[in-house]
Amino acid sequence: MTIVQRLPMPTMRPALSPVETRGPLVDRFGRVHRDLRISLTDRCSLRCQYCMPAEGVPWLAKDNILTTDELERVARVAASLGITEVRLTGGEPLIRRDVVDVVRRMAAIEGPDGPLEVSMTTNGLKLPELAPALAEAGLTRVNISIDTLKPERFAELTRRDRLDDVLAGIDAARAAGFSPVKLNAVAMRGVNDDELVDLVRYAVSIGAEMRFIEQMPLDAGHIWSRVEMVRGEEILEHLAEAFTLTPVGQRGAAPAERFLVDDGPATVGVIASVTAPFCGACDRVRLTADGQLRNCLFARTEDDLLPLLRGDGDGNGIGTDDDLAAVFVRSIGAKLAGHGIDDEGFLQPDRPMSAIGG
Ligand SMILES: Nc1nc2c(ncn2[C@@H]2O[C@H](COP(=O)(O)OP(=O)(O)OP(=O)(O)O)[C@@H](O)[C@H]2O)c(=O)[nH]1
Ligand SMILES: C[S@@+](CC[C@H](N)C(=O)[O-])C[C@H]1O[C@@H](n2cnc3c(N)ncnc32)[C@H](O)[C@@H]1O
Ligand code: SF4
Ligand code: SF4
Repeated sequence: MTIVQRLPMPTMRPALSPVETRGPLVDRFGRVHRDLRISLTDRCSLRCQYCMPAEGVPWLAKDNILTTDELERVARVAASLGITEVRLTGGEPLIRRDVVDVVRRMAAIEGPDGPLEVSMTTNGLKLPELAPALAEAGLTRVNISIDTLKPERFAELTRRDRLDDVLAGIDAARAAGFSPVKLNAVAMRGVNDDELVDLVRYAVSIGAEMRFIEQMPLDAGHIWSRVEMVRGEEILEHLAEAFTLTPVGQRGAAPAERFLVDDGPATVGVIASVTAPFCGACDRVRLTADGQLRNCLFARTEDDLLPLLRGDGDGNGIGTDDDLAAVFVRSIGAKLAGHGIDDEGFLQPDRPMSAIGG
């Protein structure tokens, strides 16, 4: 069971503190945290096999989902602690009804280097409807998941017959001016590992960056297998049969190792979270849709912000911004060096990817 660290209930009323600098979020290993990944919902319009089971998903309690005011408050405190970028994810972030308002409010928050940069990872289904409004609200870039270009395969893999809608979403993202547009595919043996080259060709043809992701043990259905997973090395071997790949340096804290495709300018990325973890440069902290702060994708403990945000429901016991900041500092202070997938006794987090925020 996930150990939730509940805080003693503070007794102060909220102090509407102005944005102030509280200093950077540095962990015991010297990693400075600049990226807050916020899950807007655990719900989704697809049921990708590597992420969610077909049925019986234990949804988060609706009453516990953070309101937009609460999200804004937490992001403002995070910005005062050195966070410069907010990534909206889920579940599927675009099924949150007020997603455009969330983007607008996040993009208006002043961070240490100016307004927060707001990006999103999405399955793209609602982009034809929402892309222009999201761009106008301040969203700068999107990563869209597309694991296959074959409609039947897509329907089997995601359990929904919606490939055309994803393709329309990608077109809408480009038309709205998001830049760059990155495409994510989880490489799966016997499912889409014969399509990697085609996916790159499609991405190159539309000026997007294709990225292949190693499957991680975070699925609610527990189908992950170390033996079956397609390793980053294998992905590169497949691609090298069709393209000349030249490493692009300067990876920084990014999960993707990038390569020029032939002579460029197109690039392809490989996110080898399992076989070549990038934890040494990690700059990420996560907020779940129900207000739990997680210092790692694979964390087995969380810090509950809800008591500080809501008090007892009658306005008593709500924490100050300093109280919220103290939880961030404590969470990052307790962060482990890495995810430990290779350690004996590794335990998958109790929350599935869709409820953590991928
Ligand atoms: N292990 C690990 N995987 C991550 C982390 N952040 C994102 N990923 C995975 O990387 C894949 C792509 O995620 P995205 O949401 O597109 O994020 P990103 O690749 O960091 O995005 P960019 O900032 O555009 O490079 C997904 O499978 C994520 O679960 C992380 O901190 N640790
Ligand atoms: C959890 S999803 C949430 C955002 C959105 N619904 C989407 O699919 O892009 C974020 C990313 O995590 C990836 N993902 C989900 N489950 C994964 C797993 N078990 N291993 C690796 N990546 C995974 C998805 O492919 C997607 O690119
Ligand atoms: S990967 Fe994204 S689109 Fe697929 S089920 Fe998970 S949350 Fe939904
Ligand atoms: S697994 Fe944890 S420590 Fe490693 S990069 Fe991801 S969030 Fe950071």
